[in-house]
Amino acid sequence: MQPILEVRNVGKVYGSAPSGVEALRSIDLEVRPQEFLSIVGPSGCGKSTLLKCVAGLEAITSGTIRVRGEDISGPPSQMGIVFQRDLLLDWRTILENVLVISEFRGTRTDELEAKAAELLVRFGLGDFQRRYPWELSGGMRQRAAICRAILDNPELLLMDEPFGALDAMTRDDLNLELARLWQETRKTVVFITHGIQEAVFLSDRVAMMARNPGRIVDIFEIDLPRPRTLKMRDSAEFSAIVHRIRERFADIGAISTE
Ligand SMILES: Nc1ncnc2c1ncn2[C@@H]1O[C@H](COP(=O)(O)OP(=O)(O)OP(=O)(O)O)[C@@H](O)[C@H]1O
Repeated sequence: MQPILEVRNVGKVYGSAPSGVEALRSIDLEVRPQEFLSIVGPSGCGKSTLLKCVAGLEAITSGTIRVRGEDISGPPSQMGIVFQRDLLLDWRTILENVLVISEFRGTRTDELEAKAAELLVRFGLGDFQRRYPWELSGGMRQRAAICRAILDNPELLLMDEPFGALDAMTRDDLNLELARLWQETRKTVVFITHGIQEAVFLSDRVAMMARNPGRIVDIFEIDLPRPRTLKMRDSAEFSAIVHRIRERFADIGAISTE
């Protein structure tokens, strides 16, 4: 099966010698259709840079990035993106925020508006469509940002630490909702996180990065059954995978296991 995303020998240097920062070196990664792939790594290892390069928001210095076999040049329309900050516009209602990208793209229709309203209901925001972002909690805002990203039914959903700023309970809720969404839609997702548990819970594979320079050092297959439940996190299988990834981070000196 052709990968939906192919990253080949990608390097990224910010600035130029002698003060340039080598953010990525020789990154090779394939993401299969309908796969949920997470990228974990310590702060500064280039996770966000890699995602921005894939999204066409940063130019790469070397290598190639292809989506469905085609080189990317600028933000492709078949991708949805969710960032850590929800980036909702304070002067638009939640429904209007969800529709904003389709408005920019000129694809807004009554049908799409009905779909946006449905999505908001599905994400527990049915009663908040006409409210403004500042009237919602952080978790609700991030749900709205996810609705905005998936409204146009993108083939590839890129998520850069979307739940990083949320409290632990809200984060659990959103992990579960995202796992359910994936189960229903089988969208291809590339998900960036600092959280090993979160990555294991959500993913089919977890790519592990190290820094200086930013590179992929390992990829773990997560063969836990689906659908995933929060209770699974207490199982011996789940703990064993988390432990393996932690040990590997300790091997490369990224964390201490003391
Ligand atoms: N616009 C930029 N200009 C110069 N250097 C940058 C820029 N953006 C990132 N960097 C550098 O590139 C490296 C990788 O940064 P990046 O933000 O991609 O890492 P990260 O793994 O996403 O970090 P975090 O988990 O803390 O968000 C770091 O050394 C960072 O300082």
